[in-house]
Amino acid sequence: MIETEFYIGLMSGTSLDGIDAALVCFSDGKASTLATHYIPYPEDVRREALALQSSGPDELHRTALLSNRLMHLHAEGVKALLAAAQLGPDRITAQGCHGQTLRHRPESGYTLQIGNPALLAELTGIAVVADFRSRDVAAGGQGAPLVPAAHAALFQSTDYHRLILNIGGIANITNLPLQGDTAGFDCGPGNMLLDGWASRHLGLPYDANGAWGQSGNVISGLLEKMLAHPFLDLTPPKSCGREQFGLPWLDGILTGTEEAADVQRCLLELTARSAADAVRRWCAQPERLYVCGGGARNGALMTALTAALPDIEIGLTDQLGVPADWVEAVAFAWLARQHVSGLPGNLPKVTGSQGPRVLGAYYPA
Ligand SMILES: Nc1ncnc2c1ncn2[C@@H]1O[C@H](COP(=O)(O)OP(=O)(O)OP(=O)(O)O)[C@@H](O)[C@H]1O
Ligand SMILES: CC(=O)N[C@H]1[C@@H]2OC[C@@H](O2)[C@@H](O)[C@@H]1O[C@H](C)C(=O)O
Repeated sequence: MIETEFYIGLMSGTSLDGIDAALVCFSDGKASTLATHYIPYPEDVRREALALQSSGPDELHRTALLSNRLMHLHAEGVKALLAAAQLGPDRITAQGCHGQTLRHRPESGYTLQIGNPALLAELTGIAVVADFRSRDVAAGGQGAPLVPAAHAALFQSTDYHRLILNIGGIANITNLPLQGDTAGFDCGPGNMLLDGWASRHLGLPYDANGAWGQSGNVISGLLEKMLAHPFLDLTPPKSCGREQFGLPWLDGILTGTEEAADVQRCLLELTARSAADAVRRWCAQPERLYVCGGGARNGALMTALTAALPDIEIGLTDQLGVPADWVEAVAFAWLARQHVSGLPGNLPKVTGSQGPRVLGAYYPA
């Protein structure tokens, strides 16, 4: 008999744009996405999540309040999925909730994704698996990236060597060679710096299609300084966040005389070239690269990436059956299923942990 199970994945990433929610059916080991829904963060939530990325007054109380607010937004997403798929909450085995990263400091022994899974279980009537990263960090790993294991389960090919490049706030690569182990690592900035600079100068959450950045000119000295960021030279396993690629780092390398559009152009090049350099250094010779994450919608960034990797065929994960915007949410449904099945969710070679671990904590319905 073919066993069919339904899981939900909820991802709120480092871009601080909102929550991606996906309802996934696992049947005979194969995943198919039944419904998707996006809940954008209201402006005050986004501002508070950004403010709490660094120390400030009364931050414990504010973090707890924000956690609860986030769970109400997540529950809206879950309700929309159930309505779209016409399923009751009792049909869903569990939901995997990533939570909002406020700090990522594996070198200090912790990574912090906030949320209140107990409240989410109450609001939705569905079991929650949350706090996926801490166990990997406790086992000596980076706690990130976690999606390479899901990419391997969803996208591994027996015909040709594939890479998956997720361009979220931070960019990460999964290497799926024909022979040998799946590899993966954070390769540098994704949209985080592009968004931060666009928000400061245009007052917009992002530079749509990269049009503003493309109107600027590359300042070669500045681009060189950007590409000299020490994180880019580290050998994997490695992971990064706003700590490495936030606006304070950018402000530290600017002279203050640059045109804002030229800086944005350099950030576009930095994002594309740092990913391309990582592919060349650490991924042998892949035949095809599939992009996912919000960066896939940035035409100027995709053009810069194509120019930086002329000998690799570049496409979107849509071609592999999962639309670029939903891969991470689907991955967290997969990770929840791994937990419920008592199976590891991490790849020790990717995160650097001492061994495979069952990830996350379970809150019953
Ligand atoms: N039309 C567009 N033009 C340019 N950029 C876009 C467009 N649409 C989305 N983006 C970018 O995608 C981002 C959202 O991407 P995504 O949802 O993958 O981020 P995330 O979930 O925070 O990722 P991660 O967890 O991997 O850091 C936006 O903040 C923006 O930078
Ligand atoms: C600490 C944290 O939230 N890291 C995110 C971030 O966004 C992309 C990259 O940096 C990756 O390491 C990770 O997210 C994805 C979902 C992951 O764990 O694979």
